[in-house]
Amino acid sequence: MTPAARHSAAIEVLDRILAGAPAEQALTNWGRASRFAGSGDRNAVRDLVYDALRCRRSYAALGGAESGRGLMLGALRAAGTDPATLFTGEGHAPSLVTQGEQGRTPAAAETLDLPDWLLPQLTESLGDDLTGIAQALRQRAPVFLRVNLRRATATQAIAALQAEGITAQPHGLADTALEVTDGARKIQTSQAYLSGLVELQDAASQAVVAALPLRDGMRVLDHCAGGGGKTLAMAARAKLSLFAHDAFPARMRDLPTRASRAGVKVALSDAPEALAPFDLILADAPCSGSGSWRRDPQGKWALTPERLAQIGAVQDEILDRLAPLVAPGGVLAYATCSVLRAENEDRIAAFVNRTPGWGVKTMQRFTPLTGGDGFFLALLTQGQA
Ligand SMILES: C[S@@+](CC[C@H](N)C(=O)[O-])C[C@H]1O[C@@H](n2cnc3c(N)ncnc32)[C@H](O)[C@@H]1O
Repeated sequence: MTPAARHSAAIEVLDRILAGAPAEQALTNWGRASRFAGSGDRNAVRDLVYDALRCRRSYAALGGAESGRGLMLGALRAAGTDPATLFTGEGHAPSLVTQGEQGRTPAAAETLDLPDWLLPQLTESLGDDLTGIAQALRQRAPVFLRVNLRRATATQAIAALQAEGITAQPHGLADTALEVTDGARKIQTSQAYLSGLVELQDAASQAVVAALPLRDGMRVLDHCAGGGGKTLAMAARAKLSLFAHDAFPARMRDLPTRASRAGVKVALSDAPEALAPFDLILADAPCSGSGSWRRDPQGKWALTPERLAQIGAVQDEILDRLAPLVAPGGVLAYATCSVLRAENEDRIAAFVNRTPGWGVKTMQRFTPLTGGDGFFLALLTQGQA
């Protein structure tokens, strides 16, 4: 496909997304209907689509419309490329740019590419870092790997990856974190990945797990395990009796396979109450995902005040359910990949206020300014208040 034809394809996919389709589904459907597109074309269309979703407001202003075509025009103008070079109307290229598509310079608030309603909350949560974090959320996320310390050291993993044409270097957020600087698309077919030497995992996610007080012999529950990214990271750091739960168990479908690839044991549980008490419970709670909107830019535009309030209520319920399951002297670790106080410090303050005997041991924030996604971690214990 020519660059112009790739832009036509991105316009088609973006129009479906703007009409309500999930981004991944729209891309998959386009791929199925476009057998002529090779893997390079698919990757290029995906990048165009995700870049446009991250910068939807500013590109819509620059492109003159919040449509697939407007976003692609805006993307080209933002990159300093005259759209007329690709919008030629020839072959599979988009049709010629019209007078009504000249666009305008985005207003200051639009250049942040955040929803207006959320700006006061984000300003309150992030202070002077707001602009830097907003700009980071407009960029593609770096690709990070976690070295499985059970299988290799960071140096060994870097050498194994290099032998397969993947260049990676240590990242300061965690002792297990590698940032991939070249060959990222080869990771999932590499032997290093398939043999469990490395896993794909954001660096701040790894830092969250590194901050948990895990010791050999502990009985540990990962209560919101999802695909099990943090479950496996915990298993690699200590010899644990490890249990994984999720309100939507289908999300843990791949966890047994991933665990066996990593050489660790995890028991899936429908009813964690029956297995209590635990020395440590991790609640990597459902959240707005505001710290990882560069990976899921659709989430940035889908969030509403009502949805944020509902998420807060679920976060409260999870903390209340888990506190009685922690053994005396144990730790309840609450994490989100959000940068909003409403999902982090405010939830913890409310929990401590309504739950006698519980207090905060530590609270930590990670923002995209240190390279990884935005994360929050609070370690809660009894007898700290
Ligand atoms: C942030 S994701 C977890 C990501 C995962 N820990 C990882 O590192 O890959 C939150 C998870 O919480 C689950 N969840 C939502 N509501 C829940 C609830 N009330 N109790 C337990 N899990 C819940 C979701 O299904 C989702 O998989």
